[in-house]
Amino acid sequence: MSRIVLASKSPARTAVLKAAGVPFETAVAGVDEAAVKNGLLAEGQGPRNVADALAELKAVKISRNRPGDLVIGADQTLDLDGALFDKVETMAQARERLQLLRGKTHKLHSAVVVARDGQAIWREVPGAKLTMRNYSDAFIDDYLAERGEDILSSVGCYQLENQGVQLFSRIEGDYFTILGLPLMGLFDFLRLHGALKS
Ligand SMILES: Nc1nc2c(ncn2[C@H]2C[C@H](O)[C@@H](COP(=O)(O)OP(=O)(O)OP(=O)(O)O)O2)c(=O)[nH]1
Repeated sequence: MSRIVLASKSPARTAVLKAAGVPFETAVAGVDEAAVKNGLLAEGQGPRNVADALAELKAVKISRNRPGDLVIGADQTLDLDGALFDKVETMAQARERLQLLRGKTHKLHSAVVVARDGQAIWREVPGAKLTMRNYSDAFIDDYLAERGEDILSSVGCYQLENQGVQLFSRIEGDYFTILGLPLMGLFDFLRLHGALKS
């Protein structure tokens, strides 16, 4: 059975794959994502294609050193009216991000790519549309105080799997797409290649 490698430092992706009972190892690709992202944006690429390219980059890079293994790379971009928003670095910025997204609909593009021996052999880039309530500043402050710095690991400064779900008035899309690792198509592919039991 081919070995599965997750090319990610994301706590959410690791947790999702582990909870799904998938046997895997993790490896961090150490790609300069900011440089690649800025280059792609300068070429006029949109948030979806940026996520796709970064996911492939991470998967292909790790796969070169893991002969025969199926390496999963993933990347998620937040798209508000076509503009790409990156993760924030401070809690103050997280507060501003949640204020910016308030009352609006944004998209998450979650790319997942599988590579083997330096080649991308499968990919999927599903999206999700998330509409946020007109929640109060007090709600934001309570949520951020409750979640702490963990929230900075999420591109939208929210975590759907906890009280973050209270931020939304409507969610269109797959739960795992929102968490950053779409599973259904990925698992079909892994089963096809004998890496998961059928
Ligand atoms: N726990 C949680 N995390 C979320 C949620 N929505 C998005 N995320 C996380 C998943 C990813 O870790 C992060 C998206 O950022 P990236 O795609 O750049 O991944 P990241 O840099 O974290 O890790 P990687 O590039 O895979 O090494 O946002 C959510 O609802 N809950």
